[in-house]
Amino acid sequence: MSAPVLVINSGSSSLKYRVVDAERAEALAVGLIERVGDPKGGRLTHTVDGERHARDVAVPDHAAAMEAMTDAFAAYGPDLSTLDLVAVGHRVVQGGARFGRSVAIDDEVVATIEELADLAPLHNPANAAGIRVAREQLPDLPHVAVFDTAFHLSMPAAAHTYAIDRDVARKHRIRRYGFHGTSHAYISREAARLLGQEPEATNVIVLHLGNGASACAVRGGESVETSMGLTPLEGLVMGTRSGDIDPAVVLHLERTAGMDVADVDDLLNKRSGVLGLSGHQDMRDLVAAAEAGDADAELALEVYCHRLRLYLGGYTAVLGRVDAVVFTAGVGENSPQVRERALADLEVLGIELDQQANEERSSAARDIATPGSPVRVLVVPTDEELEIARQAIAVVGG
Ligand SMILES: Nc1ncnc2c1ncn2[C@@H]1O[C@H](COP(=O)(O)OP(=O)(O)O)[C@@H](O)[C@H]1O
Ligand SMILES: CC(=O)OP(=O)(O)O
Ligand SMILES: [Mg+2]
Repeated sequence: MSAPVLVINSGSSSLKYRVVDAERAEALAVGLIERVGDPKGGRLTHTVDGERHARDVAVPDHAAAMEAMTDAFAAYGPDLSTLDLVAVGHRVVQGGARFGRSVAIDDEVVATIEELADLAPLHNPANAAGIRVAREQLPDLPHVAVFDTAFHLSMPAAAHTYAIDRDVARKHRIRRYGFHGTSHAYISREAARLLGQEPEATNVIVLHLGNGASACAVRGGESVETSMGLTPLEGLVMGTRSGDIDPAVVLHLERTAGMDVADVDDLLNKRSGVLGLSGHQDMRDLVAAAEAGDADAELALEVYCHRLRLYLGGYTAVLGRVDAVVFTAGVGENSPQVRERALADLEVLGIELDQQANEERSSAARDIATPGSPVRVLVVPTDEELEIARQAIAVVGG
């Protein structure tokens, strides 16, 4: 049986889309529209049947981007009208404490997603805009919202509570929400499968290392701790985001450096992380520069991996028993150098990396620990779109 779902990930400056056959775990078409909102115009790429089509497109807003997507399907296929789509699945980054699971979208859900925008100003407005336009353009299909935050609502209060005045926190809904939950949920299940264990009996630490990066401690299939917080800025060092810093840095910059809120926001979200430290955002460039002797790149890589080790130690303490450390997303899946530096000399935690297995290039899910390592080390490719498609089907009862 085939059950195609159109999956939409509407970001602040991009629209990613994919038609996924959830039954066959297969992508029928993959598209990306970049530079949405740029007056100079954007760029569309659309891949179908192994062939990649690219063209410049005028995309002043998300409505135009959705139209460009519809045009691309008409021009390059597959024909959406003959696909018998069963649903449209939308990635929504911030679901707050309200959405603990994926939901069918109605006007009230859209309004709530918009209300939550102050808790994810970089993400939710774009997610909501994408949903509004998609519902107008595809009114006959059920639309489903799949939230990055939902998987983490299982975190105990000790993990999701910040130690600030409780009334202020309550009034302003300040707590750890956590993100990348779709990936952490999918990966922790896949990891259990690879280990030959039931998810309910499996404890893993998932390291989702993409451009945005987060760690998650999963006990028996539930998130019990994660590194992103109120927003996707906290935690690990990322491509352009600082991750953890002393919150007083913000006050210091505003008091003494003449920076206002927008300046600090821009600094910490867009000009920090490995980019801010070295000038390189992409891990491939950073590793190449470090290996060529660039001292700034070397330090950036060390800071990045040091932070990973801190989280591995902390999450081992949280979980007590760890069955596996799982690397995923662009960096986690593809960078043996990061995996090696992050796991060096961690025998004390029961983690022993097999150097040769670590260096082998493969796109398959695999175990790269030594045969005797008490904690397994896994590399598992993430597939947020497939998981969104599955969730959408579960919600519409397909
Ligand atoms: N072969 C590779 N080696 C090292 N890093 C890689 C490789 N391929 C991709 N990456 C890293 O993965 C990152 C993107 O990861 P991805 O999961 O696609 O991120 P996002 O979804 O957040 O945009 C890139 O910034 C790049 O640093
Ligand atoms: C929530 C988040 O950080 O998402 P991304 O990794 O797609 O930037
Ligand atoms: Mg991502």
